[in-house]
Amino acid sequence: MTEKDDTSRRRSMKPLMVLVPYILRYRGLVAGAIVFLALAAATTLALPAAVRQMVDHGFKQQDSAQINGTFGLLVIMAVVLALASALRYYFVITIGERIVADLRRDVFSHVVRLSPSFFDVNQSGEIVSRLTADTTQIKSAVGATASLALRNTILCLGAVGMMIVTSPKLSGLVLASIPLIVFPLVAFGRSVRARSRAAQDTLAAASAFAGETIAATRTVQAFTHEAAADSRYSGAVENAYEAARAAIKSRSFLTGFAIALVFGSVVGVLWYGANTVLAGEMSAGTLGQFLLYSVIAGGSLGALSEVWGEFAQASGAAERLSELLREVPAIRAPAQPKPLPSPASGRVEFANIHFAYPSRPGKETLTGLTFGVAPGETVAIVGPSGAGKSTVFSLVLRFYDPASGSVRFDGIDLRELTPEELRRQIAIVPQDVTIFSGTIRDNIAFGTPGATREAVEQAARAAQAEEFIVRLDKGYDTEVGERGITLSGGQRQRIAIARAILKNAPVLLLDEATSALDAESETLVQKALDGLMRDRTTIVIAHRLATVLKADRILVMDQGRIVEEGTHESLIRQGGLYAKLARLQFDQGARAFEAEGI
Ligand SMILES: Nc1ncnc2c1ncn2[C@@H]1O[C@H](COP(=O)(O)OP(=O)(O)OP(=O)(O)O)[C@@H](O)[C@H]1O
Repeated sequence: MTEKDDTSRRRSMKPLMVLVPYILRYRGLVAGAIVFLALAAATTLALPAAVRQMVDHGFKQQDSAQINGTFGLLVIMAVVLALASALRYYFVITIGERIVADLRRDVFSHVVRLSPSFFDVNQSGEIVSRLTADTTQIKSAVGATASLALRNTILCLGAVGMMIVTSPKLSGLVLASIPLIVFPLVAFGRSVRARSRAAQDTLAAASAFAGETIAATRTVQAFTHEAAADSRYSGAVENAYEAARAAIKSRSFLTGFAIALVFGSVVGVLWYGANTVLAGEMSAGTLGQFLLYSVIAGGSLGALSEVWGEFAQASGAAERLSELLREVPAIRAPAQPKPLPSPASGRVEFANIHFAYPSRPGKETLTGLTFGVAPGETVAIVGPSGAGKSTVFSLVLRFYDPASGSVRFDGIDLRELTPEELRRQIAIVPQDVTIFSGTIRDNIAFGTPGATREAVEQAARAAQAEEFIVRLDKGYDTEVGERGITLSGGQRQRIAIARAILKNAPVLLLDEATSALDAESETLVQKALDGLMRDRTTIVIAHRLATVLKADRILVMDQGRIVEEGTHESLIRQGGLYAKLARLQFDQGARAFEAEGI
C-alpha cells in the first residue's frame, strides 16, 4: 500500500507507465524521433548566437563579408531545421499511431476473453468508448504531445544553459523565479487530471446509452420512446460537456497562469538587464542574445505547461484502460489442465451444484442441482420461467463456476479443463440467435473457421436452410446486415442450427425457441433439429410437446433444483408440476394448432 501513499506528483502521471512497454517495442522509431528532435532543438538554439554575432561584429564593424557569411550559415540552419522538423514529425506521429494500434488490439483481445460475469455488471458501450475515445486521447499524448514535451524540454534546458553562459548574473535572477512557476503548474496539473477523468467517464456513460438505443431503434420507435431517449442522451451529453468544460477551465487557467508568471519574470529580468547595458556593464548584442534565449526558455516553459495538462488528460485515459487490462477473467484454465479423451464421449454430470450469479451474490439460482446425461442421450429440461434452465447451460459451458458441487464433462471437473477445449466439445443453439454482420457463409462457419464450401452447404442443407439461402440474391454470399436484421426469425434459427451441425460437437445444448415461428418454418426447424440431435448427447430446454415426447428423459426444474424426473407418460401420471406445466404449455399449443385447422 506504500505505493498508494506515494507522492501525489508521481502518482498523477503514473498511469502513463502502462505505455512504457509499448514504447520500448519500437526503439528504432523512438531513437529516430529523439535524434531529429535534438537536431531541430540545437539548430533553434544556435540562432540567437548567430544574431549576437551579427549585432556585435557585423553591424558595428560594417563588415559585409561577415554578414554574408552569417546569412549563409542561417540558410543552412534553416534547411537543417526544416528537414529535422519534418523527420521528427514523421517519427513521432508514427510512434503514436503504432502504440495506439497495439494498445487497442491488446485491450480488445483482453476484453473478449473476460468472463460473462464481467459483462453482467459492465456495459458494452462503455467498454467500446474506452477502446475508441480513451485510446485516441493517448494517441495524441504519445505522439504530438510527447514530441512537444521533448522538444520544449530540450529547448528549455538548452536555452537556460545558454542564458547562464551569456550572462550568469541575469540567469541567476531568472532561475530564482522558477520554483514560483513550477509549483502552481504541478498543483493545477493534478486537478486537470481528476476533471478530465470525470469527463471521460461521463462520455463513456453517454456512449453506452447511445449504443444500446441505436442497437434497438425498432423497439424504441415501436414504443414511441424517441423523445425520452433524446432527453436522456442529451442529458448525458450535457453532463459530459460540463465535465469537459470543467477540465478545460482548469487547463486554460493553468496555461494563462504559467504564461503570466514566465513572461512576467522575463520582463522583470530584462528591465534589470537594460539598465546594466545603459551602465556599460554589458554589450547590446549580449542582452539581445539573452533576450532571445529567455524568450525561447519562456515559450517552451509555457508550452510545457500545456503539455502537462494534456499528459494529465491522457493519464486519466490510461488509468481507465489499465483498469480494464488489469481485470482478471473469473474463468481461467488451470496451471496443469487435464486432457479430454479423444474423441470425447459427451457425458455431462451436475453433482449437488449450488450457484448464485456474481452480480447477485445473495440469491442462489441453483440450489443443490444433481443430474447426469449419458453419452448419446437426449434429456429435456422443463420448468417454470426463472427456474434456472438457462443457467444450467451457462454452467455446462463454464461461463461461471459453481459455489459448491462439481460439474463434470466425461468424468472430469470443468475446473480442471481448459475452457476452450471444453467449449470445442459443445454446440449450442440458443433461443435468441446471434447473427453477425457478414455473409451467410461466414455465419454458418462461425464456430468452424476452416470449413470448406461443401461442408458449409451440406450443413445448411441438413438444417433445412438451403431452400431460403439459394433464393437470396447472392446465395451463400449474401450479406445479412448487422445482427442478421435482414433475416426472419425462422431463418436465423436455421442458420444457428447449421452452425451447430457444422461444428459437429459431441454435446448439443438446445434452447428451443418459443418465438412466433410460422407453422411451416416450425416444421422445418423441427426437422433440422431432429437431424442434429441424432447420435449425440443433447440437453434441450423444451417448450414443445414434440420435443419432450422424443426425449429419453425429462427433468423438471423448479427453483434451482430437479423436482421430478421421468418420461412424459410417467410424469403425467404423477400429476405433479410437470402435469400442470404440460397442461398449460403444451395443450394450449395443441389447441391453437387445432383452431387453425393444422
Ligand atoms: N446474468 C445474470 N445475472 C444475475 N441473475 C441472473 C442472470 N441470468 C439469470 N439470472 C437470474 O437467475 C434466475 C434463473 O434464470 P434462468 O435464465 O436460468 O431461468 P430459466 O429457467 O431459463 O427461465 P426462462 O424459461 O424464463 O428462460 C432468474 O431469477 C434470473 O433473474
